[in-house]
Amino acid sequence: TFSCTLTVRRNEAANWLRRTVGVVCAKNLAEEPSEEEFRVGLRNGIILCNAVNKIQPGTVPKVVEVHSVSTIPSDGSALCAYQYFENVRNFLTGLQDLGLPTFEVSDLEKGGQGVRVVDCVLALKSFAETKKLGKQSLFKHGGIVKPSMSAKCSVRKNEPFMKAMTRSHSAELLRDGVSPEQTLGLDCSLEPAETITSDSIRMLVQTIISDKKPEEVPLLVESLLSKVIHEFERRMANQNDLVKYTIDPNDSSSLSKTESSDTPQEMEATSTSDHGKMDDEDHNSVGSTGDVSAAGLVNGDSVAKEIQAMADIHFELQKKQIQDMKSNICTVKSGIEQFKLQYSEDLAKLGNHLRTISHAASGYHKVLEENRKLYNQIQDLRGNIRVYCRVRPFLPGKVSSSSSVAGIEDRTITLMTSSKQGKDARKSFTFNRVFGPLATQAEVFVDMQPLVRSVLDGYNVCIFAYGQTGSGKTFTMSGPKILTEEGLGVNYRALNDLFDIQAQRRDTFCYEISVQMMEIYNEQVRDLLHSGPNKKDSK
Ligand SMILES: Nc1ncnc2c1ncn2[C@@H]1O[C@H](COP(=O)(O)OP(=O)(O)OP(=O)(O)O)[C@@H](O)[C@H]1O
Repeated sequence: TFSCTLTVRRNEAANWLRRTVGVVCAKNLAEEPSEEEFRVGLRNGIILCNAVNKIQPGTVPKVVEVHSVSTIPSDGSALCAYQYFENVRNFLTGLQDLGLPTFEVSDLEKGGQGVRVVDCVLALKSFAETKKLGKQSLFKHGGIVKPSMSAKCSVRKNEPFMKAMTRSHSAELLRDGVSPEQTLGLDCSLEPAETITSDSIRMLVQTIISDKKPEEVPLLVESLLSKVIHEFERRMANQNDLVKYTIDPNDSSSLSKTESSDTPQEMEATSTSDHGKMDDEDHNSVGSTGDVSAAGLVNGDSVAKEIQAMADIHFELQKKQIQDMKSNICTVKSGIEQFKLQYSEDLAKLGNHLRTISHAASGYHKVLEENRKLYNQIQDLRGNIRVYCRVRPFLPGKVSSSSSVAGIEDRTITLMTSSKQGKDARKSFTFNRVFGPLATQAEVFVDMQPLVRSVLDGYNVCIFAYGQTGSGKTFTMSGPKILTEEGLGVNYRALNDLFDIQAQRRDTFCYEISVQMMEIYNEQVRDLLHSGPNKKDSK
């Protein structure tokens, strides 16, 4: 809505300029120009100067014209830019003389406030229309009147216009040689430019009342004032709407805030009371009444313009921040998208790896199972019950010639009985294996080792030693009294193997190992790991 309003106002300004200066002069200004076209079209000041001269001949004494179209570059800048600057400057000075709002020369440059130029042209248009209507029309121009009034010109809320007017420096001005007419500008008349404004307004008022009878003047002034106030209120309301929209079109809190401070009703109340008081007060100073009303109008517009300018800046800042945030969000979004893409790719790769590994693992388990079966099959084939024979060497001090062992082969041992003769004197026995006196602990264990692995494959295995006292059972199963690495018996070696295999298969299997040590002696079962005083079991 805001930009739409701006466009409508710009088009209105452009059309009026085109009508005023003629199609030939306004050839560089389109009927419905964009902001850029409007700026470029007016940049050399020719259209503006010619327009103001049409309204008020002689306002700009000398306009620098361009005769050759080809000398105008597309961006509106010319070779003699300083001359154009001169045009614009003269135009602005002329406007000041007429008491109309002006703009900065830089507003016609790129990035300038084009809206101020539009306001200025529309004010000139209103001025022209007022002038054209002359005495039949009341003061209508100045919708956006000179905005450069100083803060000291402001009329306090609820303070009657007349009072504000009489709060003047008239005494000082008279003392300084200023005429009483000049003092009618009052507070606002201290600066030269503002004096000019007051003069032009005064002129306008005087033009209106010049042919009126004295008794008609109060009525006319009243009517004039009521029109001015009405116009003032309307414009303030417009400005409020504009500001409200500019600050934040969606922010209801800011809307209500603005409404609460400057509602039309409040303004009406203020102006009505002012009006009433003015009626009660002096009517004889027609010129001053017009001036004060105009001053109030100028002042109100000035404040509204300042608010609008601040709102514009605020709005631009917010717009920039939002744009920055938008671009940041875009960056973060694309980053997240990229991350998601990367993540899904990695996940897919991981899935493939996992499938391969699980496939390999299932294959491994199959192979392992097969291997286990075959292995235990071999153990079965070798015999579920295996009997080994170990011959203890002679103990130190014993005579070796008294040995009853006649011969030892791999699986056979031959014994000789000295009390018997002939064939009965020698007897041979066959075992799974026969170990001679020189067999080491390690050699004895090698034959038993495969059975230990069968235990971990779920088979029950029992290894025990049998023989008469002193034959070497303890030596074979546990080792000598003074234990060394080489002397470790079957028990130690079997347990070591169990723990080694358990460690090898740690990633695949979890084993729980527990040990019991029992002794059966003289029909008595004893728990050898029991640490209590009574090691004997009644069983
Ligand atoms: N193969 C061997 N080599 C060397 N010394 C051995 C061997 N076998 C047994 N001995 C020794 O023979 C002795 C008797 O052995 P051991 O105590 O093992 O017999 P045992 O069968 O356990 O007797 P018991 O039934 O009375 O307990 C021990 O001093 C032991 O060191």
